[in-house]
Amino acid sequence: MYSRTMLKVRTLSNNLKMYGSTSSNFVNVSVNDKSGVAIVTMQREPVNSLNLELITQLKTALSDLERNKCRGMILTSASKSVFSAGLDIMEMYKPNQERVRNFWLSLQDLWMTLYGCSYPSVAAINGHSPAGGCLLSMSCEYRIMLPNFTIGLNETKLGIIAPSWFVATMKNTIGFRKAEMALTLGFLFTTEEALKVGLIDEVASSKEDAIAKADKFIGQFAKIPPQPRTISKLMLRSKDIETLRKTKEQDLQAFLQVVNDPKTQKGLELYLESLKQRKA
Ligand SMILES: CCCC/C=C\CC(=O)SCCNC(=O)CCNC(=O)[C@H](O)C(C)(C)COP(=O)(O)OP(=O)(O)OC[C@H]1O[C@@H](n2cnc3c(N)ncnc32)[C@H](O)[C@@H]1OP(=O)(O)O
Repeated sequence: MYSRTMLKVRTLSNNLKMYGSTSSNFVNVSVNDKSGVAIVTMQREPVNSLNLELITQLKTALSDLERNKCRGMILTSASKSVFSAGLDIMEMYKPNQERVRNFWLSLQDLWMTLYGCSYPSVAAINGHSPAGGCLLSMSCEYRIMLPNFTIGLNETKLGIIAPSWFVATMKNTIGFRKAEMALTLGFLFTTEEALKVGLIDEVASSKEDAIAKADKFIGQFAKIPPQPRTISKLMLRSKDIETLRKTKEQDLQAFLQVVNDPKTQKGLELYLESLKQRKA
């Protein structure tokens, strides 16, 4: 339906001209002219790890969609096996202090934008989705995942602690008890387990099927007046957004303290090595 041959697909307005094919182009946005639904595709090879640039481009794309009053947004990945590998560990390993500060502030902004967007949002999770990838998925209103992948907040397994707003997002998605178990274990759910626990809403057989299911979910809102919809959504979500907005600086300082701790640095080094050794 979104294919360039079957339907006119246009990039979203002048605001989104930056998503042309440049080498720093990590996000592609295409809009279905008929439905007004946008597909936002992360395309930072190989694993869509969230570095400063990808985070910033995602935030800009989502804000532009808000300004352009899009009817719905589907977040997905250009990769065949990874939705997003979470935060780019290289941003946190031996970091440049100014960049790592911007990195964290941008991540906070992205989460507040996605979690609080007025349009219906769906994650079409077409690959593994650990840590920050799981956060992005959970921040959408609906999640559709392909089989044989994993999703979860695995931070404790890396020896780090998921920030309070990651925790709140998970608690709001699967409830206190299941979130407590998942977070303390750093558990990565398979697609089937994620469905059982309510971390995802549907399983799709392919990316095309996921997009079709996402369109169907968003289509339900065609008959619902947008303002009451958005107000209802924000009544549920704004408390956690406001909490972060008010404590942004504190949250940043806590992050910087952890990242600059030599023990964290050693842990990240070992984790990076283990990722590389998996290939050998
Ligand atoms: C106080 C701090 C709070 C922090 C809060 C959140 C933390 C995070 O989000 S930390 C990131 C946590 N992410 C993970 O644990 C996922 C790690 N990655 C994987 O498990 C696998 O890569 C994955 C299953 C996603 C995909 O597997 P493959 O398709 O087999 O790919 P490879 O493992 O071969 O990876 C390719 C290439 O990418 C590098 N890589 C992977 N993930 C990351 C990452 N998150 N950051 C940076 N780089 C990453 C991996 O090392 C490979 O690199 P090369 O060997 O140089 O090709």
